[in-house]
Amino acid sequence: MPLVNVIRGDRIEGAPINVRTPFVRIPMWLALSWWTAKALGRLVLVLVRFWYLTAPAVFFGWLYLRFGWLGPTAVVAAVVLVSTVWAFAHRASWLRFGWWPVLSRYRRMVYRRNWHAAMVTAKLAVSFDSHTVLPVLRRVRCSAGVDVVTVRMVTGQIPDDFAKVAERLAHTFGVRQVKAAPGSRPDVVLLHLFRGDPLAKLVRPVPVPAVPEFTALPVGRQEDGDGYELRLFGTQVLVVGATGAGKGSVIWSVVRSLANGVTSGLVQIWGLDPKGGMELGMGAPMFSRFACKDYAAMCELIEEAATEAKRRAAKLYGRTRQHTPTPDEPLIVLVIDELANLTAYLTDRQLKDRIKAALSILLSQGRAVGVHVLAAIQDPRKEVLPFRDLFPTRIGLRLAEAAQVDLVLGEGMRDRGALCDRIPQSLPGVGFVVIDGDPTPMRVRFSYLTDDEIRDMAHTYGRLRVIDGEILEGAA
Ligand SMILES: Nc1ncnc2c1ncn2[C@@H]1O[C@H](COP(=O)(O)OP(=O)(O)OP(=O)(O)O)[C@@H](O)[C@H]1O
Repeated sequence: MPLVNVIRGDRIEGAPINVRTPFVRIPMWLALSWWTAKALGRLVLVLVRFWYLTAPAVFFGWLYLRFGWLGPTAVVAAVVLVSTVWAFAHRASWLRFGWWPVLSRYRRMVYRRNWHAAMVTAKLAVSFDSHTVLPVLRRVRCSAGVDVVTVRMVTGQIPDDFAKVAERLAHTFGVRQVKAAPGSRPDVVLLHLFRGDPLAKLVRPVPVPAVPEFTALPVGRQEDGDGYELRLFGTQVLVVGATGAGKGSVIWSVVRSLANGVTSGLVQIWGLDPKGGMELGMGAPMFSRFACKDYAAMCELIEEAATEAKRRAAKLYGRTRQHTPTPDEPLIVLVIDELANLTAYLTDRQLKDRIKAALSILLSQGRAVGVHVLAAIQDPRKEVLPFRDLFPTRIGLRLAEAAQVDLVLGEGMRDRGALCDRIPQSLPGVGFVVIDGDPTPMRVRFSYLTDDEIRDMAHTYGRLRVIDGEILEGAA
């Protein structure tokens, strides 16, 4: 048996009612003095502990006694006036140093009140040495729409324990979603409690960047309010979503972010729309090459891209590990809407095998040599898309089943908060992505371009194009 038991966390003592006190006869005056001293001691403790309430109360009490109602009223009016002027004069510093700290302290009290019950019902309270030990609520930091709660875990707990019960915690604390992320120290977990939803409103497209930044294409908004930037360099991108989930908005947001590159010749976008041009046809001039009716033409496009990837790889062999796009050797992006039509539903077996062979070469060799694929698909199963794992970047929009989430985003991502199957139909364009260096998935919404905006973009930035083998020029 160990000499001393050591465990982190708040120990919950047994209820005092269970303690059998010895029966001692004492005089009444002694008992009364003891109770009075104890009550006074407790009062002082409470006054000191809740100084942020008691200090203003004492101050206002003194003002009232000294000046009557005028005293407290004048101070409150002065505080409100200074605060309002500050808020209007410099909102950022008012929020940072005034509003958020006050709100954080208030919310900490609210969370503390429910903490014990929340930890026990979420099974995060640990029973140790016949005592209950709770994770310690350390700090609360509020910002627009999200409260970050710093929690010191009980010995033996890991952030995933909190991630697994995130939904339960969200309901307990009455917030929209809870995400658990590792903190700055191994014994700390950060709980992000999301209140409002910055993604509830439609996201307008940002202005077209003058020169596309291939490592950070602005394509939407993150749920923490920041812009979401997609990395294209060195990767291949797969977008998975049920019908009507907004796969089109991902495609058009990416195309828009590359538009100036199309005009300058630094980027070539090749469009493949096996659904007969319904989705991509509107912006056809954005595509240097475009195929929408003839499957053989689509196959040839993919084979041509694969050949180009192999040629560039051979040329760059031993010289560099990442190709730099130039107008002579531009970045090629193959945009494929509904990839399953080419890899699973195509009846011509020979053509299907040729497409699969070219695609697997393209996906494995293209990303380092500036030949990229942005493909959309509804069904992420291996039978439909055998080379799903060759797409390092995967975006999960609304999905039909919970089981599909981990197929798309990776093992354990649904437990960590990627609830793609719970995205309502009323929020098309919303999805989850895994951002470099962050083990928890990020909820994002892609910007939405109307049909007219797509046509305008094509008119402004589009160039010479080859459509199903025919060479055409001009606007859509
Ligand atoms: N980012 C977005 N913001 C707001 N509304 C959107 C967004 N994306 C799509 N929508 C709306 O949802 C509808 C369906 O979108 P979209 O056609 O892109 O879905 P999809 O996933 O491509 O569906 P399908 O597979 O059936 O083609 C659009 O007509 C549009 O009204």
